[in-house]
Amino acid sequence: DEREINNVMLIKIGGSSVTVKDQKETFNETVVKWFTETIADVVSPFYRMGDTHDCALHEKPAVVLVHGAGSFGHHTAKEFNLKGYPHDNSEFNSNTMEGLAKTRHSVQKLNQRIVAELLAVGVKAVGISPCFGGLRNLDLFEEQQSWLIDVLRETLRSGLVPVLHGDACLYGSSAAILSGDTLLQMCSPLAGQIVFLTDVDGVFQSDPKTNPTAQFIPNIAVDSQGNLVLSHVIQATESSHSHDVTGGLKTKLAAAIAIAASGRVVTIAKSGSLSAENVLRGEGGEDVRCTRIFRQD
Ligand SMILES: Nc1ncnc2c1ncn2[C@@H]1O[C@H](COP(=O)(O)OP(=O)(O)OP(=O)(O)O)[C@@H](O)[C@H]1O
Ligand SMILES: C=C(C)CCOP(=O)(O)O
Repeated sequence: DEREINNVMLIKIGGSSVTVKDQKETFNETVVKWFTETIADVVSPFYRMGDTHDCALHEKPAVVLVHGAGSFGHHTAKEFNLKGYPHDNSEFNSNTMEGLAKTRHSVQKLNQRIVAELLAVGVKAVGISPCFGGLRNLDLFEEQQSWLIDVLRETLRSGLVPVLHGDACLYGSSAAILSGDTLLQMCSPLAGQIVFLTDVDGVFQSDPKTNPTAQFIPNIAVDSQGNLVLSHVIQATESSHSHDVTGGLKTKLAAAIAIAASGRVVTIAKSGSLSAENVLRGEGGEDVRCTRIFRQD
């Protein structure tokens, strides 16, 4: 296909960054602005309003964006006892689908806002909810991965930036929460570069919020099976945020390692930082503070 898009950067911004996590449905205005302006700066002009060039003429990448839920979604998911995929197929009761509908409504408010801000800075963004927008049921995860990727490819070929989010999904005859981190893993075959933006600099030996002297880990090498090449001691707690139903750094690290094992380099950096801007611009260098997870055969 002559419209094939080759240079794709897949970026997830955490709900801990774009929202105030312990205040229900509260945006972090500063980070939302930083994120959308940075994306406008790094993305290929093919995705900006008014550009008529072919994407292939630009050196800058196409981007696929994913955001977490933060205080939009997790509070409601917890209220209705929806659990994170794939650990637990939540117990079905008469309120489960009400929980799915209300959690979806909450996270879509955040999605709407991020899309609105991207449009305001000239990026042709479209919101896509993964469940029912490619994925039918998490039980069919493997087969449906290619459908979702097809939807994203078609969006990119058309000059549109897809903005997906962690979501409340059907799971068998019940419902579960698909983390944005797991969703990123699902979309990763599309991309050459994968970036997680979160509220800490990267991976530490233990949670830097509870242990301020925790040592930073800039490089994590994995083999093709996803085993760590060096035996780093990493204590990744489930989540430092009490409302989070999908597991904090643990889920993110598992997704990052699985992606790296497939041969792609994954970077974790802090939202709002100069280091994150350099990572998104593809500018490396010694002074960039981030964690890179990569395969070493
Ligand atoms: N070993 C560790 N290294 C770094 N952070 C850790 C570690 N263990 C736990 N954490 C916690 O993980 C958090 C990041 O995970 P979290 O899931 O909250 O972020 P997010 O992906 O940005 O947000 P969301 O899940 O809402 O989308 C950090 O705020 C940090 O407190
Ligand atoms: C709670 C919902 C709707 C999605 C969770 O996604 P995450 O914040 O990336 O873990």
